[in-house]
Formats: sequence, structure tokens, C-alpha cells
Amino acid sequence: MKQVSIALLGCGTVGKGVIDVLLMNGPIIEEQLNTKITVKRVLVRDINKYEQMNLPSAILFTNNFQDIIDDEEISLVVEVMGSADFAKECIEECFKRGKSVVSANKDLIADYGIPLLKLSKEKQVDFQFEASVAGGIPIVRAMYASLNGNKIDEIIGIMNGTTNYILTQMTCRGITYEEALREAQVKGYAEADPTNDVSGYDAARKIAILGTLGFHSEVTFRDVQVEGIEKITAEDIRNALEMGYVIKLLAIARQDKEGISLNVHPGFIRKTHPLANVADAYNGICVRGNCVGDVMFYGAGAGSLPTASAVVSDIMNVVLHEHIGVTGQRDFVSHEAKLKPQASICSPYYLRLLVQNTTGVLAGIATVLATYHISIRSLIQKDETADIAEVVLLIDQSSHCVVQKALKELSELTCVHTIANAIRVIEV
Ligand SMILES: NC(=O)C1=CN([C@@H]2O[C@H](COP(=O)(O)OP(=O)(O)OC[C@H]3O[C@@H](n4cnc5c(N)ncnc54)[C@H](OP(=O)(O)O)[C@@H]3O)[C@@H](O)[C@H]2O)C=CC1
Ligand SMILES: N[C@@H](CC=O)C(=O)O
Repeated sequence: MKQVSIALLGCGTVGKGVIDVLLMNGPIIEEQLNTKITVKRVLVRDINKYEQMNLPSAILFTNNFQDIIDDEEISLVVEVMGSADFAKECIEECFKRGKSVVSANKDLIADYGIPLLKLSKEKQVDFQFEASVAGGIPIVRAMYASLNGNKIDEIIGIMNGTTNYILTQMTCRGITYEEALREAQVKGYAEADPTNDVSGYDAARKIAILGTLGFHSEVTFRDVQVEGIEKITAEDIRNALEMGYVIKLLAIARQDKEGISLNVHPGFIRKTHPLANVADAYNGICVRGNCVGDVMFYGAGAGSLPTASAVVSDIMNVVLHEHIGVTGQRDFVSHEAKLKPQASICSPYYLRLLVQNTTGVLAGIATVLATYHISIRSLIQKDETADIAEVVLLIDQSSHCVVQKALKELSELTCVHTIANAIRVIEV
């Protein structure tokens, strides 16, 4: 039996999961590879914290990256620390010293994936990052190795477990946004800084990675229009349900003759759509290719063991590549991205307005919308007896900038108290 010694950079939710999977499934892994994989060294910031954890005593903990880079026995480094800059420095150093790298870090891959892939090829080492999108779902490899005979038209999905958990718990248990976020943190779904989850940045990084792989175009996180779930209230969730929809944080990449569009935003999605039933920290991703048609991927999008499952599959791939002598052979074709102007992207919208309960208010709203050629699909006034009433509208296909202009004009009407929310309705 051969031996491979690896190092982990990070031993949090994912790093600890990798140690657990290698121990739990050691025999299955060894049998397939005829190799025993041993975690020799682990980099963390605070070594003391890890002494209290029940981890194999042979693992050497360090807070000095140099201990790992100088260890000639370590041929593979697994980066599960998070954040981009320090991780990038470490990975570049690994490549230069002939070590392959597996990473789960979408912040890093979304910004530096292509230059790092080029460097890994130049240095004849492997670089794999399956866990960087949708945790345990094997979507990254599917994009570059299973669907690569297709022209990809659309990728639409729920790619953040934390926000999906929050929205599911708010919908099903009626708990508050803050309570649901706290639970997601305890369960290990949220990023170290959960702002990245709730503001949509985490999903934006994932759709940038999938867009790059699917469209063979260099898109980055900065090309994604991002909106988070912070403004979603119990009232929006209730209204959606009454109208036959659920609210999900969606990541959408589309490519047509006008170019590529990348968006992350909350969306109303029909209860009958397969994505509507993706609950808790599960993720679901629908990909449309010109030959395969629609395919859907579903599974755990976050959490220790599911994410470690993807990381360990990358580790096994790297070991296999070493055995068959194809390490560092990966070519990646990418072109400069032609981005579609956001102004030309249209969708129907749900609008929620709080208005003074006076006569003529609905006519006033309809007049403003008509000025912007926005037609109304449905309009419901609630709390007809209260001083401040809720008005819920579904409006037809309109571009985001036209809707924003109309909302600004509506907010200036004396009878309109508050524009409470405007959420796109997804028609797929
Ligand atoms: N959690 C999840 O479900 C998923 C996470 N990911 C990604 O995996 C990566 C890790 O996430 P997760 O395990 O949740 O993160 P955690 O915050 O749970 O763990 C981070 C680990 O990295 C160590 N670390 C962080 N910064 C440094 C540094 N500068 N130097 C040395 N050690 C450092 C921490 O050590 P210390 O404790 O000493 O600070 C800790 O052991 C991230 O990129 C994340 O986006 C991807 C898919 C799913
Ligand atoms: N914080 C992320 C973890 C996985 O990528 C999420 O909630 O999806």
C-alpha cells in the first residue's frame, strides 16, 4: 500500500470534516487508490483551541505556514481556511514548491481561479475546487467534465445554504430572520462573516465560478449584480405563499446573443417549480444545455461532512492523477466575457407598498405605473379599514431600472407611506 501525506490549511467546519471523512471512510478510500492518505500537518491560528478537540494525536498542529511548505513529504495541501489574499499566497507558494492543492474557498476561486489554474499547469501540479460551489453537490466537475459537450444557455439555482435555511425556517416555522441566522451559524452553514451569505455575495461568487466554467468566459464576482435577503419580511413570505409562490435567493447566469448576465437576488418562484422544494441548507441547481436540455443537481450545500465529501473526492483525484502520471495536465479554455447590459434584463415584479387609506390611492399608483408602460397583473389592497393599508401588486415584465424609476415616483406620492419591497418573479 502506498502512502500520501497531506496538510490542511484550516481545521474548522470543513477541515475537521475532512479529517472525519478520511477516518470514517479510510478503508473504502484506500481500496480504491491502493494508498493510505494521512493528514500529517494542520495550519491554524490558535493551536490551543485544537488541543481540546478529540483529533488524532499524530497530527502536527502549527500556526506557521513555513512548517508545511518546507515539509518535502507533503505533496498535497488542502486549503480550507477561507478569505482570499492569504490563501492565495499560500497556494501560489505550494504550486512553486511542487505541491498540488485542493481548495473549498469560493472567495478565492471566484477572484483568482483562472490565474491559479494557469500557474498550476505551469508548475505541473493539480488544482481542484469541487467544494467551492454548493458544498457536497458535484457540480464543478459536472460543468467541466460531464456537460462540456453542450453550449450552456442558463444556470439557475439556490447556491447558499445559510439563506435557504433562513428563508425556509421563516416560512415553515414562522421564526424571525435573526433567530434563523443564529441557527444556521450554530449548524456550521454560515461563513465566518455571515454578511457574505445574507447579502448574496457568497452565492455571487459561486455563480461567477459556474459562469466561468459553463460559458468558457472569464467572469468574476464583480460582474454579478447582487441583492441579498436582508429586506425580506414575514409579510413578503406570507404574500408569496398566498399567491402560489415561495421566496428563494436565486443565482442566475444566462448567455444569449446579447451576452452574459449574472444576477443574485431574491425571487418569487412558483410552488410547483423543483427549486421551490429545495429546503433548509440544501442547494439545487438547474443547468440548461443545448443538447442535454434541463438537468438538475440537488444536495447538501453546506455543512461539515457534505462539504468534506467534495474535498475528499478532490484529494482522491489528485492522488489518482499522481498514480497515472497526469498531474498538472489540465487545460482551461476561457475567453474575455461579453456582458449583457443589466438594463435589458426584464422580469415581472412583486411590489409591496404601504399607503394612506384614502380614496384615489389605487388610481394614483396605476397612473404612475402607466407612465412607465408597466402593466399590472394583479393588485390587492389589504387592511382596508386601517389608516395605513398594504397594497400588493404583481406587475408585468419590466427592466430593473424602469421599476426603480417608477418606485421612486411612487414614493413621492403623498398617499404612499413606504415602498416596502420589490422582488423579481422568476418565470422558468
Ligand atoms: N462551512 C461550510 O459549509 C462550507 C465552507 N466552505 C468554504 O470552506 C472554507 C472553510 O470554511 P469553514 O470550515 O466553514 O470555516 P471555519 O471558520 O469553520 O474554519 C476556518 C479554519 O481556518 C483557520 N484559519 C482561518 N484563517 C487562518 C489564517 N490566516 N491562518 C491560519 N489558519 C486560519 C481557522 O483557524 P482558527 O480557528 O485558529 O482561527 C479555522 O481552523 C471557506 O473558504 C468556506 O467558504 C465551502 C463550502 C461549505
Ligand atoms: N456559507 C455557505 C457555505 C457553503 O458554501 C452556505 O451557506 O452555502
